[in-house]
Amino acid sequence: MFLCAVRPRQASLFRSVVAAMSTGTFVLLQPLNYRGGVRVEPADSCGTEKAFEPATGRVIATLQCSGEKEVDLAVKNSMLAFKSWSQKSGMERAQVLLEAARMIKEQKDAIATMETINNGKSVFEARQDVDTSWQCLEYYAGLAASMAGEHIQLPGGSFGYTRREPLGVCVGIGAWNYPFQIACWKSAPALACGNAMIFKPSPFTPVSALLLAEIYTKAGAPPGLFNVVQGGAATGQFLCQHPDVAKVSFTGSVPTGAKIMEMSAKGIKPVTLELGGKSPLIIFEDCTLENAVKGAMVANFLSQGQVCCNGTRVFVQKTILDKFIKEVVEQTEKIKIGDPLLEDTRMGPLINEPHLERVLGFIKSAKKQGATVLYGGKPYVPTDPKLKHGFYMTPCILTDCTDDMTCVREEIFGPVMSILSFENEEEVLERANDTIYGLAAGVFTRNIQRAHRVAAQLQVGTCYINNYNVSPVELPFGGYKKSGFGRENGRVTIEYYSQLKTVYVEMGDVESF
Ligand SMILES: NC(=O)c1ccc[n+]([C@@H]2O[C@H](COP(=O)([O-])OP(=O)(O)OC[C@H]3O[C@@H](n4cnc5c(N)ncnc54)[C@H](O)[C@@H]3O)[C@@H](O)[C@H]2O)c1
Ligand SMILES: O=CCc1c[nH]cn1
Repeated sequence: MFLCAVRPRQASLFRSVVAAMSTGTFVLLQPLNYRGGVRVEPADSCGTEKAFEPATGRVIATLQCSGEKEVDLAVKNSMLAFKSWSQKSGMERAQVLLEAARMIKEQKDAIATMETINNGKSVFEARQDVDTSWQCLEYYAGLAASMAGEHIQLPGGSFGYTRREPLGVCVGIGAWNYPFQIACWKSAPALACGNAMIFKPSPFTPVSALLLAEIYTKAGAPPGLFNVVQGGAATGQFLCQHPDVAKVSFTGSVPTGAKIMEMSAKGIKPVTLELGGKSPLIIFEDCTLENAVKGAMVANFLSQGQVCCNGTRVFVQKTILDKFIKEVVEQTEKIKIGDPLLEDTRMGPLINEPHLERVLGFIKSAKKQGATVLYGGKPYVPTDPKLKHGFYMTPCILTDCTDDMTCVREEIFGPVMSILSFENEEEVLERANDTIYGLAAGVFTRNIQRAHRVAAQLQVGTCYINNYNVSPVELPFGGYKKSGFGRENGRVTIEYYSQLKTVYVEMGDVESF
């Protein structure tokens, strides 16, 4: 068993060691909090959590959940960093972000390996996540220098101008499905705007945010600009309730999002909520079937189906239903499940055992409610003996689904595709929009007018035409309805991490009473 006890100064060793690691060998012995530019043990704790390697079911770290005192120290430390960072020019901030992006690119394999060990997604996918991570830093570096206000001429030569200013210490709270990428998608725009950030990863995936913290420090960020506190709900609450926290950006479930909003409301803090979904994917008879099938698979089986915007309600026009089903089953059978660190694996384990049980429970209830399990949906034990305690299942295709079934209404967050059929555009739009969620949707058709007409009527934050689950950092991402509000990525996110000051300049005399 390899014990990876790497000190901050040994980053290059870490890189070569982690990149060369195989499943079943990693144990983390270092402190998992990051404050003032170094890894630290928390000053106090409100319990412990275990982090697993989902591929083997092994515990790789036991983390101390940060208590109120540690959260306060992290906030004070970040406030100090904010003082100097917020005074820097956009170009100066950009230089740090660009250097951090360069280092992420350079360490891509090591970061992806770590992500795979802790999250279970295939290393093939994890590398793509790392790409959209450094791209995000580069994108906001590019915007940092061009952030500017307006000059407004007023009567009598007086004038006004606006300044786009940072908010202060922002908190980022992440989900476990894209641990490194979420940390980047939150911190890059926050830092570009001149804020400091304290990031709390999910206790299931505590590891990779530390790599980002070390990279920011090495890239020249002042100590405390990006701190990491570990913990679960209680630690998250201390962060949201801290009076010196200016904003909370949250990625996670709808019920937790509601609690975050409530806590933030008490402190009049702005929030960004990136929440769950039950997104529709509409496949018309005039689509290119091969692309639609590939799209449906990407929309359901990426990251073992643990993707917020997955298109899990697959509406297929009746005339092509049989052809579509035959093809999608054939392609799904070919997905290679197993050790996520192997190059040809495309589906790894789910995040943990309770979650696997929960997903299998949804399939059981779907059967009870009348759905047919056409393929998969069973626990899976890979042949490699070291993987026998991992959290694997076969991807599942459900047919004979109806709109009122639990598998069609609720977010499963696992590899379960529910196929529904429809007759016409008007009908499918009404059914697609009949949900509390509004994160994403997809439409496959070769009719350009229909594609845009449908996109305009879907009540969602992102609509994919003739593809699915593509997330270029230039495009804003976020939800409608209960899937949240605020956006990540794109130019607009600058507005969610800054505030506008108006300055009035009098060029004449003051008129009094
Ligand atoms: N819209 C998006 O961009 C997006 C991206 C990824 C995941 N998600 C959603 O996230 C969910 C899965 O992630 P999860 O299981 O980690 O979600 P979760 O809501 O259980 O936890 C998310 C984070 O919130 C923290 N937390 C839990 N209770 C808290 C509280 N009371 N106060 C403060 N923090 C608290 C957790 O420790 C974790 O860090 C799914 O619903 C998925 O759709 C959304
Ligand atoms: O899981 C939902 C999509 C996503 C990826 N990274 C952040 N959000």
